[in-house]
Amino acid sequence: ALYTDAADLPTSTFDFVIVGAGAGGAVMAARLSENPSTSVLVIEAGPSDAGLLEIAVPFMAPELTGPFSKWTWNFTTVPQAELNNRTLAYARGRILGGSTSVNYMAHTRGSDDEYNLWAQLTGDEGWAWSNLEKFYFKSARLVAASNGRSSTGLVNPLAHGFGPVEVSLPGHTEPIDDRILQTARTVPEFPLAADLNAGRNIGMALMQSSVSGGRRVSSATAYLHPAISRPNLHVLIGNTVTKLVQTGNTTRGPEFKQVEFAPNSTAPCTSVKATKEIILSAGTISTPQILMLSGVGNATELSSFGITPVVDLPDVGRNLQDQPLLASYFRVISNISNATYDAVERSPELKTAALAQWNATRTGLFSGGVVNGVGFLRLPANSSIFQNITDPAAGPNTGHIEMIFGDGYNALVDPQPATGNFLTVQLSVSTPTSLGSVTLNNTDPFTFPVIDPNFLGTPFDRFAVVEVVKAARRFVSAPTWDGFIGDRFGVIGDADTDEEILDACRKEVVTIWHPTSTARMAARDVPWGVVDPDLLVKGVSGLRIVDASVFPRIPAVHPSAVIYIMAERVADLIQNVGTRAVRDEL
Ligand SMILES: Cc1cc2nc3c(=O)[nH]c(=O)nc-3n(C[C@H](O)[C@H](O)[C@H](O)COP(=O)(O)OP(=O)(O)OC[C@H]3O[C@@H](n4cnc5c(N)ncnc54)[C@H](O)[C@@H]3O)c2cc1C
Repeated sequence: ALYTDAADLPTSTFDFVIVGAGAGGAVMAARLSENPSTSVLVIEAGPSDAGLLEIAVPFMAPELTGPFSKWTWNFTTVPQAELNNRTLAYARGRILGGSTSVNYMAHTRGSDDEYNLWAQLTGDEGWAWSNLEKFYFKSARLVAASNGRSSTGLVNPLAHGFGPVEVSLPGHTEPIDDRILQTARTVPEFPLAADLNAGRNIGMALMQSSVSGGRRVSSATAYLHPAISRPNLHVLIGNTVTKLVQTGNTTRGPEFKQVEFAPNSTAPCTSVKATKEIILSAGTISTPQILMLSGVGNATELSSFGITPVVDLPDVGRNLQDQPLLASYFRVISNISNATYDAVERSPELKTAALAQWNATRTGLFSGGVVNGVGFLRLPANSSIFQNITDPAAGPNTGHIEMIFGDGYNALVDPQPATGNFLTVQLSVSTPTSLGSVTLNNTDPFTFPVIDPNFLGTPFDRFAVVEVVKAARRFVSAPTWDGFIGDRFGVIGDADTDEEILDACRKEVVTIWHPTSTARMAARDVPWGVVDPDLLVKGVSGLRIVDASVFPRIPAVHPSAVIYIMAERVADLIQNVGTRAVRDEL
């Protein structure tokens, strides 16, 4: 059942208490409560997503993360040294479904390489793709696009499973779709991918998105709502977890089985207990904040805030990784009416009409996201950067850079011009090597932490961001685009030399919204890392983390599908009492 007031909860003791109902938390809640004799409480700071039109309509995604959004934690970064000291908006979802309720719905599970590297880094073969594929199949399935578009030759049906996250090709056909595919069929540098979700994450494709029947599919719609009527699943919304409390000592270390939370900063805290585990799924920014407020983190730093350290884990809040994103624009000279959606973006009347069509039939422009095409590419092996730097990609089937195509002006930094039609190619470095951090501002759980993604902090990231700008220019200079694309536009468009392009990138880079790794997983027997390969917090009993913070390194894709796979595996481990720590305690 869904609760808004802790006083209405039937008990204060549950088998599992899950903090956060985002990508990781919703999977854990749904899977663990499949056993009717297991009681599960989820505590979510935000409201319910049920019935919210702007959450459900895919095309409205960019409107969900503005500075005054009701559905997000409106975090900001510290001034970014390599971005001319700009401070960036850094929102995360604060609603059932977490960031999957406000994200752009790209569904990319990444190359097999990513997971095989996890297995290598953690010494646990359970993370190798050969052992994970069944959990990918358990998490997601392919459904028809809402416009009935043929998927022949664009996806490999055998690479998809039968899980609750429904994934489809773009439900609205854009004039650029065929041009993207035709370029890929004719220019060897940009090959057409058989299916980016089939293990090799290189090449051009139409975007596979978590959209079904023209509606957003989130971890809330796929996992949480279908389970919420179970008598053993309790979901408390509108309550912020402030602290985890030590409840004892075990051979593994201090035991944390109590959670404190409050509806706001002035209300008194309530406590609940977990008999089996607390599962922290508050996301890459909030998970380390909660750990540190609970005495788990760098002991010296915690002491400087007057927090008594319980476990010294210096990696808490370290190793923050994220992918830089920027928009490169090209003028569209086509005289096809509706060649782009710029007119709709400018016109309240056209938007109302598109929304009315969506309401009536779940079709049209609003039934798809703002981008239709995507490509992941490798930097050439003989790139000068590799003379000094080891290739950061997880393996040969992993792209270094990404291009995402929007059939109109996607305003990331500079607003949409008053007139004109545009193609936006959003560009990203998929394998960034910059490391940032999340640290405490103070000991108030309602104060946002200090967030430093350190964008473009390394020579590799600065090299790759320039290369992806040039790759996009080569892509749209293929003959396929003749008569459609005019000149380059905007801050990136004005730059010619590599130096000018890098300078322009410093002005234009924002986040792609993929922070990871602030509580990274590592092998059991090494002194670094925050969780072990079963995602149990090192040196602590009763506490597991299941969210993007545990990734040993950022996957070179959009991460929500990766979190679903990871959470499915860990839920299976728990259900089958397969984890070493639980076995040890039995
Ligand atoms: C604007 C945007 C666009 C994105 N686009 C894509 C995309 O196209 N494709 C893709 O794969 N990924 C995308 N992502 C990233 C993806 O959505 C996230 O990586 C993923 O949702 C992270 O899952 P998580 O479980 O780590 O955390 P989240 O999904 O963020 O969930 C964390 C939950 O914990 C709750 N919480 C936090 N602190 C507390 C507390 N103290 N007490 C109680 N509850 C708390 C939050 O409110 C939230 O509901 C995007 C993200 C954003 C923000």
